[in-house]
Amino acid sequence: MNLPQLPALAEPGLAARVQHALDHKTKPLGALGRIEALALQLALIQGSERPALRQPQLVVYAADHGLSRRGVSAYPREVTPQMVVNMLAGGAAVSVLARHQGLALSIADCGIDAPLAEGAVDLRIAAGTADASAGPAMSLAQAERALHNGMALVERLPGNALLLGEMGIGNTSSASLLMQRLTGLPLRDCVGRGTGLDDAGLARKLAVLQEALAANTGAQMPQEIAAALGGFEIVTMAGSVIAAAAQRRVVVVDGFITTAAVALAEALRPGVLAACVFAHRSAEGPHAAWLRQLAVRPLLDLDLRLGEGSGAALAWPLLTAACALLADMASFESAGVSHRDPP
Ligand SMILES: Cc1cc2ncn([C@H]3O[C@H](COP(=O)(O)O)[C@@H](O)[C@H]3O)c2cc1C
Ligand SMILES: O=C(O)c1cccnc1
Repeated sequence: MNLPQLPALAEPGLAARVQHALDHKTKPLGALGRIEALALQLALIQGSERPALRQPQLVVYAADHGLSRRGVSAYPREVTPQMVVNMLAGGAAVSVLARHQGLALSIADCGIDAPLAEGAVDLRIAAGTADASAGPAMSLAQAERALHNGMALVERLPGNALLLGEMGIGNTSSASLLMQRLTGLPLRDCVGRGTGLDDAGLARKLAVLQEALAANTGAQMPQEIAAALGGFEIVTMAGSVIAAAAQRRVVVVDGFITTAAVALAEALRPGVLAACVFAHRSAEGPHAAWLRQLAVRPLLDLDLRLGEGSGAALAWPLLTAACALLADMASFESAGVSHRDPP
C-alpha cells in the first residue's frame, strides 16, 4: 500500500527563531506556559514563523463493530446510526460544540450497520466489521480500502486543520485491543468502562477481548493488526491522519479512540505524531497510560468520556489563541518595555 511521505522536518533555524520571538514578547520569560510550546509546535507543523489556522474541519468517523454483539458496551448497537442522525440534525454534543467553535462538521459513514444517512459522507466498507473475537474484524483488502478512503477524504477537505471525532458502539473495545498490540501492555491495563459498564460488564468485556487477542495472534505487521482488531472508522481515521500529516495539516486528537487511530497511523508511518495536538486526557481508564507511552501531554483534563470529537472541539480555541499570541503580541522592543535578555 502506498502511503504518502511526510514533509521534511522544519529547517533547524525555525524553532530557534520562534522561541526567540516568544521569549521577547511582553511577559515574564515562559509565563504563557504550555501555550508557548503549543505555538512552537504549530509553527513547526506548518514550517512557518507565523502559523495560522484556516477552515478547521471536524470529521466524525462512524462505523459498527462485530464485537458490539458480544455485550462489550453499556449501550446497544443501534445507537450508532441513531446518533449519526442526531449529529446530522444538529443535536449531538459534537454538533453543538462544532457550531459554537465555528468548526465545519462532516460525518463519514465508514461502515455503519444501517443504510447511509442523508448528509453523511459515504466511505462505507461494509455493514459493520466481523466479530473480532472469532477472527479478523476485516480483511486486509478492507483495511487497505479504509486507509485509502481516509486519505482521499482529507484531499477533498479545505483548510489546514483536522479535528478527529468518532462514533461507533463498541469502539472502545477495538481501541483497547489496538492499544494492547501496539504497546505490549497487559490487556487489563488497556481496557476501560467505555459508555459506563459496571464491574460485571467490565469483567465480561475483558474476557471477550482476551478471546479476540487469542483469535488474532497471526496479525503481526501494523496493517495486519489494523485489519484484525480495527474498526472501519479507526482505520479510515488512521488514513486521514497520515494524509493530514503529509500535507502539514494540524491534527487535533480527541480521546481514547482517536488516540488508537493516531497510534495506528504512527505504526504505519512513523513521524505523524509530530503533527498531532492532543486535546485532552479522557476519563477512559487506560487513556492516561497510552498518552504516557506515546510521550505526549494533552492540553485539557476535564473528565470527558464522550468521544465524538467533543474534547477536540473544546480545546480548539487554545490553538487559535496560541497563533494569535505569537502573531500579535508586542515584543519588549516594539512596546518599549524594559527587560533583561534571557540567559
Ligand atoms: C448516546 C451515546 C452517544 C455517544 N457519543 C459518543 N459515544 C461514544 O461511546 C461509544 C464507545 O463506547 P463503548 O465502547 O462502550 O460502546 C462510541 O460510540 C463513542 O463515540 C456515545 C455513546 C452513546 C451511548
Ligand atoms: O475517550 C474516548 O474517546 C471515549 C471514551 C468513552 C466512550 N467513548 C469515547
